Amino acid sequence: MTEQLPLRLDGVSYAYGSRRGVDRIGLVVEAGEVCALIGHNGAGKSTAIGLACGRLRPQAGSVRVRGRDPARERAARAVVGFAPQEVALYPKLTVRENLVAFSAFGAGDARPGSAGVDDALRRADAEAIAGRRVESLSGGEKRRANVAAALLGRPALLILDEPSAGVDAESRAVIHGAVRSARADGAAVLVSTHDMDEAEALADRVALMSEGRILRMGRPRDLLAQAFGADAIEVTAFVAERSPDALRLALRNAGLRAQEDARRWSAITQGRDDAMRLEEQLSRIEGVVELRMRRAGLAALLAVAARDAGASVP
Ligand SMILES: Nc1ncnc2c1ncn2[C@@H]1O[C@H](COP(=O)(O)OP(=O)(O)OP(=O)(O)O)[C@@H](O)[C@H]1O
Repeated sequence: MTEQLPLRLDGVSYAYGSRRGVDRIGLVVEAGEVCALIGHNGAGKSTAIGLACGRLRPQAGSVRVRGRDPARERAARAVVGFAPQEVALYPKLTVRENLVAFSAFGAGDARPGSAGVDDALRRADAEAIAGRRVESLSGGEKRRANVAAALLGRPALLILDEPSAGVDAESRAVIHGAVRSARADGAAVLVSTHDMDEAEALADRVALMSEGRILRMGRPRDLLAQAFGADAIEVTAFVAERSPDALRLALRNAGLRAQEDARRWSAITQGRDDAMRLEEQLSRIEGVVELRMRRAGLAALLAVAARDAGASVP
């Protein structure tokens, strides 16, 4: 059965000269599931995606799409629908003309003709923009057209690199709908995102990446429960731009750690009572401009996992 797996990566490494892209990663995506690669900028998500769809050739390890090497075998690439991070469409052609051209090139399972094109347009809710030139579209519309191209021929393996980066809520919902319907049809979906809310909303499994490695992999709910317990709440304090040392010390003493640009500090608490107590304590610290409480999610997990692995957390 292994041979029929839509996607399997074993011990795959890829470096750009001396710079690590991915380092000995292993990953399986099964039919009817969405797997999300998550991680900060530079974690290796796009490199993993490039390897999975055969754009990059592994320098070690193996990549198999239904048992075949997508970097060498056209038959493997033919079952892959791929939407790269940058919009890859002809700007002077309409959306429909782009899709017709791609299906003539044999995109997806090579189902040329208008039925396949109409189906892809419908799934990406792009019918209304089908007659417009790509160069005239908004960013969100271009993304939808990009995703429509990947959906051509209903590929068995759909690979989307940051599909909804920078798009409005409506286009994002459409793209998520297209991913879910591909999954319902039995496609395997690999999607990369640095948006943890997107990953939680969409993914059956996530692979959490940092510095070219997969640090954790599993169902979001399981990973979160393992790391933090079932009722964990993240308390976040936002502080003024130039925070005095006394403020930093007070936050550290309260058990918070700096996140991102050091204006955001957060701690994981075990349940609502602990969270409320911490919030009360923080509200008395001068210089804290805003406080937030939310269920501890993948963003918190990524920070913890990267820190445990000794990676530099931004
Ligand atoms: N063409 C390239 N040449 C040199 N280094 C590269 C190239 N592409 C990626 N890298 C490096 O490889 C590492 C992984 O990059 P990659 O683009 O795979 O990460 P990512 O998780 O997709 O990041 P982002 O979210 O910013 O797209 C980074 O250190 C990056 O600088």
